[in-house]
Amino acid sequence: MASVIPAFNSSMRSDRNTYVGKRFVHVKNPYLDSMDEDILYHLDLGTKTHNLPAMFGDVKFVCVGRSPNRMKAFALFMHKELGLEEAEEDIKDICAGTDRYCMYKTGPVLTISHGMGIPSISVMLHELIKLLHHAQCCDVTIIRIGTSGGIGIAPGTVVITDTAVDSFFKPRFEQVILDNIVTRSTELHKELSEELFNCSKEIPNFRTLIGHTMCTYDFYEGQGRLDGALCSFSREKKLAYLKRAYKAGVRNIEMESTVLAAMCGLCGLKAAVVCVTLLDRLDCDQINLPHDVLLEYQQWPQLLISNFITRRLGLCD
Ligand SMILES: O=P(O)(O)O[C@H]1O[C@H](CO)[C@@H](O)[C@H]1O
Ligand SMILES: O=c1cc[nH]c(=O)[nH]1
Repeated sequence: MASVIPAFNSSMRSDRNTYVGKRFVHVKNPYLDSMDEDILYHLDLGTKTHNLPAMFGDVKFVCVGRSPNRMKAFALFMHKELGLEEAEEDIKDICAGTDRYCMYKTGPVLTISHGMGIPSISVMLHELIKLLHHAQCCDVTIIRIGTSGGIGIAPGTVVITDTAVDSFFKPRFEQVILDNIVTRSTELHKELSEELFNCSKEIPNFRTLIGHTMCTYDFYEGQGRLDGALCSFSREKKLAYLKRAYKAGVRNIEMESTVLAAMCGLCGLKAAVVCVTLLDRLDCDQINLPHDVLLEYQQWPQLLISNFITRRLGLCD
């Protein structure tokens, strides 16, 4: 039977926030140092084939999201907002040699797609964190921009996550390692979420709030939907569950935040999750927004993050 390693032990806690001066991205793997070469297979990069410090050493912001198209659009948008001189056509997918993920770099902003769900984002995060470590990056902020299902809030609202929680509304991510379940904390960076919230106030008509985000392993049964291929619970049970989630502070549901919070917290990256809601799950399960509204909603998190980054870089009035 799998043993459960207790959550939040003191060494874990001290790993998360102690640093003096520059905060380097660190890996927690004693084997890495002894490797002659590290091949970041899913990113099509490596320590022998690429000069990672030269390519990525100046990265300060990493923006991640599910879709390659959305992330390319975001990178081009950032390029414009940062007023970079390089021609748009020269912004190329750094991971073009693999079709797993896409990656663009515009000044100090690295933009990467992560696919859908915990397994997909976690593979990307392992290699991204190693990449930032090999490149000797410091003081890096990572932000996931995405979509979600809201609970008890109007569609189109942007939720800035304070804590990512699992399906039991607990701030934890359970990783199966060998035949153990290792539980990791999923607190996100409080000051960062507040800074993002303050930034949002500068954007006209921006509906936003700070709340817990529930991260599930599935879009249908895992999020209590009645419209999947399988459904073994009643409408009443579904609503009771979502109302309990609301009472526990959950304002939206998506599928990547817990592992992002857990891994980044352990490796010295300040992390945030900013997702727009596409529907209110107390009202419905199907996403029936017209395409143009869907596109408009998806732009809200991007707008907030570009505002945040340009402010941080002192490019705003
Ligand atoms: O819009 P994205 O970023 O993909 O986020 C949400 O949407 C997907 C499900 O449709 C999941 O990846 C979930 O996390
Ligand atoms: O309901 C939703 C909408 C977007 N993404 C999710 O994971 N759930």
